Amino acid sequence: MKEAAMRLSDVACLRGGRMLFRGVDLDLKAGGSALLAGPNGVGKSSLLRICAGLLPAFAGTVERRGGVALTDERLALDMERPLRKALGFWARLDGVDDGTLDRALDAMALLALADLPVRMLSTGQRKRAMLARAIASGAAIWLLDEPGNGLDNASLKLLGAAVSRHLAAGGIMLAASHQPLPLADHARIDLRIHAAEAESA
Ligand SMILES: Nc1ncnc2c1ncn2[C@@H]1O[C@H](COP(=O)(O)OP(=O)(O)OP(=O)(O)O)[C@@H](O)[C@H]1O
Repeated sequence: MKEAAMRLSDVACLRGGRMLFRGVDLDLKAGGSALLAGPNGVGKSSLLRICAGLLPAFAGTVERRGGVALTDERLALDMERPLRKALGFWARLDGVDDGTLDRALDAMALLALADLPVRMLSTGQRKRAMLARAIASGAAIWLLDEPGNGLDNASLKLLGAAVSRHLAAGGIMLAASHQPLPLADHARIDLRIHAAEAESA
């Protein structure tokens, strides 16, 4: 993970025929983190998807070194399976062992819930499950869309601790968040400054 890097140069985003933002630059090296801010619809999720390689940038370049884990509002877990088994599906794809998965569950205080079907988990517990999936993946670049949504104070602290460990290990994190996150020393991008057009609605 020591060589992780992500660099955005002059990135612009066009969605649904509307230019959302342009001129976004960001340079994150191993251990670097940044928060994306801005009002609803400004394009924070879109920028995260561009960073993940799921959406093409209209202009500019995105360079990444290291694997990517993206967490957003999509749970992408089998609702009928017990949590550990549902996460195990992704763990096998990511080539990580059971011990790594259990450490990720523990980091999000989910071990006691590991045998419950995913559908029985609360909103905050599901959010913690998504974060556990990112932790277990071993990906160097974490892209977190509203990672604090639905989390109580204790869970927010777990999130902060997990991100700190990830950065200390040479990872990178970019998060979109409406709420302050318990993270130190991060860069901040306010997408309003880069907004290309006023919202028509
Ligand atoms: N698949 C799509 N096709 C066309 N337009 C889209 C698509 N997905 C999102 N948009 C539009 O792109 C704009 C930015 O959406 P995005 O989800 O990136 O904003 P956001 O800043 O993350 O908002 P929020 O704070 O509400 O999560 C919105 O106007 C939205 O309607």
